[in-house]
Formats: sequence, C-alpha cells, structure tokens
Amino acid sequence: MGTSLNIEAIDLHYGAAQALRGVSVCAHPAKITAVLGRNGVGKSSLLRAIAGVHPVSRGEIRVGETPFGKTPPYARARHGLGYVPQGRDIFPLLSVKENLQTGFAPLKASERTIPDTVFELFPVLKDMLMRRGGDLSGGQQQQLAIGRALVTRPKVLILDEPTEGIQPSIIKDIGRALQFLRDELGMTILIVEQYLDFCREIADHIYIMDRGEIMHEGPASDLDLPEVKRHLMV
Ligand SMILES: Nc1ncnc2c1ncn2[C@@H]1O[C@H](COP(=O)(O)OP(=O)(O)OP(=O)(O)O)[C@@H](O)[C@H]1O
Repeated sequence: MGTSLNIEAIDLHYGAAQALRGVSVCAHPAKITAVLGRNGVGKSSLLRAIAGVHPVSRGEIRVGETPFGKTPPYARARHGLGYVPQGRDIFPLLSVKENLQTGFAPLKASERTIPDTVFELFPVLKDMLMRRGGDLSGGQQQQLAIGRALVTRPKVLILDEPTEGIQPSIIKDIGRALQFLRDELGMTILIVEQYLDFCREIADHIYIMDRGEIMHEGPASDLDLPEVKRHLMV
C-alpha cells in the first residue's frame, strides 16, 4: 500500500520574514517526488517544517491520515518519518556504527538494530564501521546520513539535497538506493534538490519552487523544460 505525505498550504516564517507561502506538495505512496529550486528559495525550510524542527504558521502536514500539527520531531520519527538534513549532520568524532546508533533514539529497546538493508545499499559503511564519521568522504557521509535515517525503518523518507558536493559515482549509488527503497520497500520519498538531471532520472513527479512558492508541477517524464529552467536560473 504505502503511505502518502501531504503538505497542505503551509506558511513558514523566520521572525518577520516569510520563507514559505501557501506551499502544497503531495508525495504519493511508493513514489519519488522532487522539489527543485535555486539556493534560498525555501527548500530546506519545507523539509524542516515536515520534520517538525521549525513550526509552520499556517497549513497542515499529514503522513497517511495523521495530521502532525505541533507533533515534535521524535514523535514524527515514530510515526514513520525519516529525515536526512542538509549538510548531513554526521558526528565527526563518533564511529560509523555509533553514528548509525544515534538513529535508535526514538525506538523501543527491542527495535534497536541496524537493518541489513543499510549495509546492502551502502557496503562501504560495513567496511568502515569502526572508522570515525569525520574520516569519511562527503559522499560516504551522505550514505551514512541516509543509513541513519533508515534505522527507524521509515515509511516516508525526506532528503535535503542528497547530491550536494558529491562525486558523480556516489550520486549514482544514492540514486539507485532511493529507487530500491521505492520499488522494493514501497517507501514514499521526497527530495529537495537543485540538480535537475538527477531528479529527472529518479523522480516520478517534480515540483518547482521559487521564492517560497510552488510555481509549477508535473510528471518527471513530461516536464515543461523551458519553464523549469527559467525558474532554476539565477
Ligand atoms: N534560521 C533562519 N533565520 C532567518 N532566515 C532564514 C533562516 N533559515 C533560512 N532563512 C531564509 O529563508 C529563506 C529560505 O531558506 P532555505 O534555507 O529554506 O532555502 P533553500 O532553498 O533550502 O536554500 P539552500 O539551497 O541554500 O539551502 C532564505 O531567504 C533564507 O535566507
């Protein structure tokens, strides 16, 4: 079946500055949905709102039938939401294993195991299990951040610019991993990105965001490319 993620007309403010204006996005079950936009248009703010690390000032976010309202981040994780933040937020002095174990926090003691899928998707993490997070390359850290989000066995996974600053071979691995999670585990995936070609390759549906608003949307296979590129140009 799979679980949908619905963002319904949300506004988000930083003090007096409004970063999101009436943003509505639907991430369908077992599909990859991408929100594309330039630097500073509000993509990270959208994911922070979904994860519950910044409050919305209007609108609602639902995972399946559950409205999140003011639900705190750890409770959203228990409801099946996995979040891979921008910049990866790896603990540089903790080992790869310990970094993965930080994902245990919202879980009951009986659920505190690292799923095999993490090492099947990213074998490098198994090879480097005892190395410090800070010793990994940027791409390996991104894989670690995704692995950590998978520790809670999410139904819905949201990722903030997973290709940022990463070499092409690892971008391909990450793309394949996300397609596996969609196709084999039926996971619902929402990514925010600047990298159009990556999204056209792996996403099913694409939204374009500009200055805090959704300007355009369509199936990835049938995008109005001139319109999309116009919004992505600086
Ligand atoms: N903590 C904050 N306080 C005040 N303004 C903020 C804060 N975080 C973001 N902003 C502003 O909100 C707007 C949207 O930022 P956001 O980080 O969501 O954009 P983005 O599309 O993710 O960009 P990037 O790709 O650079 O992360 C920007 O104008 C930014 O300067």
